[in-house]
Amino acid sequence: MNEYIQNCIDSLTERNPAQNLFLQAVTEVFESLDPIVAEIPDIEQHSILQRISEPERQIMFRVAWVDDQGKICVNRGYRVGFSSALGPYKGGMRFHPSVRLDVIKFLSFEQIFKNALTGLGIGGGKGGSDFDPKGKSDGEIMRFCQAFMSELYHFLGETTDVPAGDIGVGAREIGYLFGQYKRLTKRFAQGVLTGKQVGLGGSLARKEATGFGAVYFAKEMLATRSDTLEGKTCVVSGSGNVAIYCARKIQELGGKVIAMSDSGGAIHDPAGIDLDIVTALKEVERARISEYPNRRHGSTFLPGEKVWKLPCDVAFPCATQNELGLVDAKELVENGCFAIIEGANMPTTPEAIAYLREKNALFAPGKAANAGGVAVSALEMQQNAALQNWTFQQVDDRLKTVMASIHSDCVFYAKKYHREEDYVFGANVAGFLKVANAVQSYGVV
Ligand SMILES: NC(=O)C1=CN([C@@H]2O[C@H](COP(=O)(O)OP(=O)(O)OC[C@H]3O[C@@H](n4cnc5c(N)ncnc54)[C@H](O)[C@@H]3O)[C@@H](O)[C@H]2O)C=CC1
Ligand SMILES: O=C(O)CCC(=O)C(=O)O
Repeated sequence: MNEYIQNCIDSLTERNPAQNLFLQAVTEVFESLDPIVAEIPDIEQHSILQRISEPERQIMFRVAWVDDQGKICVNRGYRVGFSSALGPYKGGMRFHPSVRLDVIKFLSFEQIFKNALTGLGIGGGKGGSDFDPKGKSDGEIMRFCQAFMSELYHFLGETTDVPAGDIGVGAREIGYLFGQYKRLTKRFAQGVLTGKQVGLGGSLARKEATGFGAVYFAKEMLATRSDTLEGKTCVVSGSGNVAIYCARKIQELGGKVIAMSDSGGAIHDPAGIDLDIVTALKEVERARISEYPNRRHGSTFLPGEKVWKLPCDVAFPCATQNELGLVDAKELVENGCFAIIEGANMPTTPEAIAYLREKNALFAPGKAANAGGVAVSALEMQQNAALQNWTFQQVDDRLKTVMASIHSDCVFYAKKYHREEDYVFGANVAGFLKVANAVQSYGVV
C-alpha cells in the first residue's frame, strides 16, 4: 500500500483506540485510493486524507428523561458532523443499546461518500443514542425524544445539520423530535429534519426509498450480466424499514423472498414471505418476527439463526453492521448465491467481501446501494424549501435516476482503473473524488 495512505491509517489507529468500526470503514475507503493517491499528488500535498478522516465536530450530551414508573433514566446522545464540504451535515439518528461514539463515527464517515455519490449537495453526519426503544411505551419514546432534542436543537438547522431516521428511529420518533424542535425554536422549520410523516411535510416515497433504491441498484448490476431479478430466490436480513421495502420491490420485480429475520432469529417461508404479515408485525404491532409462523402455514422460525444458510440466488443484508461474515459468505456461495446487495451500512465483513470478490460474485457496497434513502431525504429538503409536495411517482422517478447514476459512476471508475465489477473500488473512488475536490477548493479549513 502507498506509504502516505499507510501512515494515515497508522496515525488514525493510534489516535482512535478501540474504535474498530470506524477504523474498518476508513481502511476500506483508503485502501481503494492507492492508484488515485499515486496519480494526484495534491491529495498528499493538501493533507486531504487527514482532513477527511477527522470529524469537523463531535457532540456528546446527557439525555435525562422519566420512565412510566417515574424513575429518572440517563442515556448518552451523539451527533457527529463529519464533513460539510458538499453541504449541510446529513444522516440519520440511531437509537439502539449498542450505540457508542465508534458506531456513530463509522456511520458518519460512510455517509460522507454515500451522500457525495447522490450528487445532491449534502455533507456527511450521523447521530443517535444508546437508548433502547424495545419494550418502551409510546409515552416513554416521546419523553426520550423530547429530552434528546432539548440538548441537540442548538446545533441543527436547514443549512447546518439535518438529521433523519436510522435503526430505532422512524416517522413516529421524527414526529416527536420535530415537535420538540418547533416548540423550542418557535419556528416551523420543516427542512431541519427529514423522514417526517407526509402530513408534517415529509416526502412521499421516503419510507420506501432505501429498500426500493437497493433493488433499483441490484437491477442495474444484474443487467450488466444480462440478468434480472425475475424468478430469483432471495433472502433479506432484518425486518425493519429497509428490509420490508427492499423485499416488497423484489417481489414486485418477480423475485421470491424466502427468508427475513430480526435479532431473535430468521423466518423461512418457501412459498415466499407474506409482507403484509411482516409489515403488520413490525410497523403496527412492534412484535417479534417469531410470531410469523403462527399466522402463516408452511413457514418456520429458526431461533438465533441468520438468513444466509438458506439457499438463494441473491442476498440483501438489510439489518446491521458486520452481520455477514466469512463463514456466511462461504455458505452463500456454496449454495449458489451470485449477488449480494447491501441495504444496511457495512453489514459485510472485509474478509467476507474479499471472498465474494474472489468467487466472482457481484457485490454492491452500502454506500452505493443504500443511498436511495438519503437521496430522497435531500429531495424532501428541496420540497420543503420550495413549499412543494411532489407525487409518489415524481419522487420514485428521481430515485431511479439517482440510483442509475450512482451505478454508472461505480462502473466508470472501476473500468477506468481496470477493476471491472469492483463496486467497492468504484464507489469509494467516485465518492472520494467529489469530496476531495471540494476540500481542496476551500483552502485550509
Ligand atoms: N432507514 C434508512 O433510510 C436507512 C438505513 N440504513 C441502514 O439500514 C440498516 C437497517 O436500518 P432500518 O431498517 O432503518 O432500521 P429499523 O430499526 O427499521 O430495522 C432494523 C432491523 O434490523 C434488525 N436487526 C438489528 N440487529 C439485528 C441482528 N443482529 N440480526 C438480525 N436482525 C437485526 C431489527 O430487528 C430490525 O428488524 C442499518 O444498517 C441502517 O444504518 C441505510 C440507509 C438508509
Ligand atoms: O435520510 C437521511 O438523511 C439519512 C439516511 C441514513 O441514515 C443513511 O443513509 O444511512
